[in-house]
Amino acid sequence: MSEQPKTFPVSWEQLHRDAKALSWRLMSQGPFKGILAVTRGGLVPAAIIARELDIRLIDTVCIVSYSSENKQGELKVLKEAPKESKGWLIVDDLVDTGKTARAVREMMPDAHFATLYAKPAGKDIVDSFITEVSQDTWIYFPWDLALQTVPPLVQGKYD
Ligand SMILES: O=P(O)(O)OC[C@H]1O[C@H](OP(=O)(O)OP(=O)(O)O)[C@H](O)[C@@H]1O
Ligand code: HPA
Ligand SMILES: [Mg+2]
Repeated sequence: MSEQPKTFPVSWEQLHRDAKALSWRLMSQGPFKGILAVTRGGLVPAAIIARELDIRLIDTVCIVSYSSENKQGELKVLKEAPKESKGWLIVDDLVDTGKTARAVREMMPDAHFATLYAKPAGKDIVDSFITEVSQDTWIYFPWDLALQTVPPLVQGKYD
């Protein structure tokens, strides 16, 4: 995960649009008893989907997988998922290698697993997603981004 030549920056508008598109898709899979958000990335998509599907029962499974340098380490489960999984919807922002999703699936075998984005190595582990990106693409979420200036494509012609 250290070398990611391609990037896929996602704006707040795009994320909202994709979470709504996922909600449309999930309507035919429900109704769901509740949403299990995989922290922290699943929290924002879970809030949008909960609003669209009118779901008020929301729980979390708290997992740390990647360091601040975008390197994957041992999975640390800080809080387990609830025991019941039938009729529940699991929401995460993305599935990459599938390590996180596999661990959550083991805790919630009968739940429907949905993510906004998926990479090839993990996409078969989830039931629903909206956009696939290549394995060598790093997705940047809006909560990790800030507006900043960028140089023009051509610079220095009139200097
Ligand atoms: O398919 P994988 O290779 O396991 O990667 C996907 C997971 O990695 C990220 O979470 P991360 O552990 O970075 O924590 P965060 O959600 O708190 O940012 C992302 O939100 C997914 O949960
Ligand atoms: O592409 C990614 N973007 C952000 N977080 C991630 N965690 C695993 N893969 C990714
Ligand atoms: Mg996460």
